[in-house]
Amino acid sequence: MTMTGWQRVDLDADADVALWPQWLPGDEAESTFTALHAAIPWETHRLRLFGREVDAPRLSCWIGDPHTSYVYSGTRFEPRPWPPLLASLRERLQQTCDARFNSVLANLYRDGRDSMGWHSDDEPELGDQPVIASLSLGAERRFQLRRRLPRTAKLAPADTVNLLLPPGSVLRMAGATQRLYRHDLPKMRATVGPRINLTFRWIEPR
Ligand SMILES: O=C(O)CCC(=O)C(=O)O
Ligand SMILES: [Fe+2]
Repeated sequence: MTMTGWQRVDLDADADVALWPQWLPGDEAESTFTALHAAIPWETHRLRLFGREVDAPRLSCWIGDPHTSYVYSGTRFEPRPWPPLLASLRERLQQTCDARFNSVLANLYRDGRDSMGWHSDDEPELGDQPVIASLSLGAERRFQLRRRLPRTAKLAPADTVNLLLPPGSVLRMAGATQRLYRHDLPKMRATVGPRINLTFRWIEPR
């Protein structure tokens, strides 16, 4: 048996979430952060919120193979080409996660005021039971998963799970995770440095 570092996150039976806390050793996580911070052409994406257009509270970049355009918050993003370092991380993550990836959403959270709101990665082009590999670099941030319940239902404290995502960690979400749960990356009041997160995905090519 091959040794792995996966730790299963205790959720509803049909959800499938596992964390590999030190997938990259500390020095490699650091050098990868520095290299990708410089190599990725970071942009401010615009979001549609209650009929208004606002700047997303983070910098982003959609990267992928040709024909992996991605519709997000009413805007279609055409993929940027893979920086070589990111292409080699994709190869390694495909092995680690036993899945194929043709695209990645890169996010840069500049400080604790940057965040990502509650959502599921359930766009139709991701398919029914997507495997998503989320690599974190830079500052450690808190990530939350919460069950999707009907609006009228009351959330119990046990319906929310908090995970700390350290630099070099990989979070793998699969199975019915996106159908059953939402996730977010909340703002932090404490002073916190920049963080890069990379969510590798498979998009059905158009
Ligand atoms: O920054 C994170 O850890 C989460 C990012 C995320 O949920 C996404 O890109 O869809
Ligand atoms: Fe997400």
